[in-house]
Amino acid sequence: MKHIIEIKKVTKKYGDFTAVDNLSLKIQKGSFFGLLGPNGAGKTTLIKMLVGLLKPTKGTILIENQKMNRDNTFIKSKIGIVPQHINLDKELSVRENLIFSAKLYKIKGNQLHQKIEKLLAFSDLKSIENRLSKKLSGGMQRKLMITKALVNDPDILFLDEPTVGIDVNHRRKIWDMLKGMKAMGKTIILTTHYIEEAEYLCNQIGLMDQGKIFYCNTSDALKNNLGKFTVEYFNTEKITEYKYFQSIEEAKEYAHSLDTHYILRNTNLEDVFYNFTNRKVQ
Ligand SMILES: Nc1ncnc2c1ncn2[C@@H]1O[C@H](COP(=O)(O)OP(=O)(O)OP(=O)(O)O)[C@@H](O)[C@H]1O
Repeated sequence: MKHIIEIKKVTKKYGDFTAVDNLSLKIQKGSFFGLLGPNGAGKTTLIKMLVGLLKPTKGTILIENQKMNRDNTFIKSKIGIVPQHINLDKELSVRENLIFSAKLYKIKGNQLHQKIEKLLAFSDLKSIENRLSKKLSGGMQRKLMITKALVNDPDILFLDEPTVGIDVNHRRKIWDMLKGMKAMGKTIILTTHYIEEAEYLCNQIGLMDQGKIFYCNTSDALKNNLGKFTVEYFNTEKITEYKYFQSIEEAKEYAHSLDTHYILRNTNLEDVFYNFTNRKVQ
């Protein structure tokens, strides 16, 4: 199967407001797909429809060639979800949270024991397995949420801003976990506001605004499309201007023509995002 997810002309309305607008997208098996967009772009709404928590107003979502809907327990058994908000049972320990989730998938006996040990080792949570989850740091809680989403050994993992508010050390540990999952052949769909997170992890990036995905490509292709080189300078109105160029020669020529201080550098994904969100979307 080439495409593990197919979104076909999906619209979601809240009353008269269109949060996701006739959106079509195909995601290949084994991809690490990053969904980027400003606040209110429709990312969470899209993820909620993909995992069957919200019903599209129009259109179809196929996961592993089956139509996704709230009652499709077969597909639900194939996916893992890490929501934006903490979904741990605060009064249970790390181990108990995992056991509770595994039991929901009817994993029992020796299989349950082996599964929990494997997950605790993978996520490096073994040393704190008996700590109540309410006593974990924010970073540890996020790690436990990701681990919890893996109890059913899902083919696809959906993560909605998994590292929000997490310090650099914990964020990098979470990135390692996610890279480990990608290496196992899992398909991962992630929303984030951290551009460097998407750049570091994702092999496909979708830029979303006003309920539509306007660009979808690799990070390199998106940067090349804008222009590989950026000249950044402070204009006479004291506003930073960014100009993008395909060749270093063009960029140098432009920079040398300026009578102000400038920086000439490689274009990064943040430039792509900034340019995307600051232009007027038609
Ligand atoms: N239950 C709801 N009822 C009405 N409007 C909603 C509802 N949920 C979301 N919206 C609106 O739909 C739009 C898209 O919201 P959504 O949460 O999907 O965006 P987002 O891209 O995930 O934003 P953020 O980056 O801030 O999390 C927003 O304008 C939001 O206010």
